[in-house]
Amino acid sequence: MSLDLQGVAKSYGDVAAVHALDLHCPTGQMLGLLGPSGCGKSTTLKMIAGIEEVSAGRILFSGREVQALPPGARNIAMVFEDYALYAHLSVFENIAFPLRVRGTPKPEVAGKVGAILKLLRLDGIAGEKVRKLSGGAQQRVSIGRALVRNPEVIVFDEPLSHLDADQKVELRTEIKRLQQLQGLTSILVTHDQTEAIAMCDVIAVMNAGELQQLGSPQELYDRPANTFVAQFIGEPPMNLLAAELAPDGRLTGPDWRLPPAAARAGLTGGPVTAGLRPEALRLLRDETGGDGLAVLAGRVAFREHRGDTDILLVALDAPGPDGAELHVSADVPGPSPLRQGDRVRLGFDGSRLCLFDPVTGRNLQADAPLATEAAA
Ligand SMILES: Nc1ncnc2c1ncn2[C@@H]1O[C@H](COP(=O)(O)OP(=O)(O)OP(=O)(O)O)[C@@H](O)[C@H]1O
Repeated sequence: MSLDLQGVAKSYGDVAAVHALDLHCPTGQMLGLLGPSGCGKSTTLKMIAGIEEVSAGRILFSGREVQALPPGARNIAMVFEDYALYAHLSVFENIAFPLRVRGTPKPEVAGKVGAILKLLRLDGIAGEKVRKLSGGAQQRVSIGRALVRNPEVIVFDEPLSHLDADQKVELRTEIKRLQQLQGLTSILVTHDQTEAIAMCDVIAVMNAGELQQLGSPQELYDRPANTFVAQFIGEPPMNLLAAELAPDGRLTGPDWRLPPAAARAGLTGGPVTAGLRPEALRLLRDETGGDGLAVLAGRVAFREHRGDTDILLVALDAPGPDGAELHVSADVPGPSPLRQGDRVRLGFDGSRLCLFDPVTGRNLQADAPLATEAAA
């Protein structure tokens, strides 16, 4: 079943929690609602589930309007961050619960719950009381309880929030496996960009009740619609540098320059914000800097080991427009011998550069090909 939101809005008195929101999730895909606390994710989710009424707009399940229907008539199942299980009941009884409430005949309950237990690999612990289980196992039970109703849409509301790091990774793989295996149209609500990128086919990034961008994880990473998305997706976030764009595509920063490029020609010249992913910066070992590379010089302020790479936080020699010290993050092959205070030179070319309007933050090259397409 496909899901569409058309101009969906919600106000609580004077508070506009969600502004005219347009979303599309194709059948069998997982849509992520991603954004910081208070951006309107939960409100959007509640309107889709029918727990909150919309103030305006339409919600469509496979083209059928549902915004006026009560939750029970929408056939949506929800998985909550706190599992919401009956602790004194067994795994079997928790999963069977929605069927029992509907008065489903016993043999049918046994068959359906049995299949779900097998699917979730819970058949070995069907008789255990859920309070004795780990957080990850409890969340699998609540997923089972959601699936047993054969819902048209399944909603995961911060499902991994209360889990340890290793259980998080395990369950996120498990949810993705089930979602693909069952072809479930799903919505994942999360504030964690790593989670959304790992699990979702399409992500809606929200801020202050407004949709910032709807796209695949790759699109959001390579071609962020604005500086908010650029800095929300990716860790460390994209570096943003003030620069001046000439009409021929030449780009100039405080102490760096890039030659004209076709990709930048045609844009209106003037002040811009240049966005650079940390892995697009290369450590230069000698005095090179020709061959079309721009060079940022500075000192290592902090180094973080990440196994096969090091993240360097570099304080640049050239100050920012207001005279304040500027920092960039660089993701370089590790382990590097560099220490705090060491001088470094970082080079970059224009191939992975994003350009943003310095006032509105909007991407000036929204139609540019993805980095992966350009490389192909
Ligand atoms: N029942 C309510 N009454 C008044 N304001 C509300 C209500 N529910 C949410 N809001 C407001 O609407 C905005 C969006 O809240 P919402 O809970 O949807 O954000 P969120 O992205 O889910 O945040 P979180 O991750 O913290 O739950 C916030 O400003 C919030 O204070």
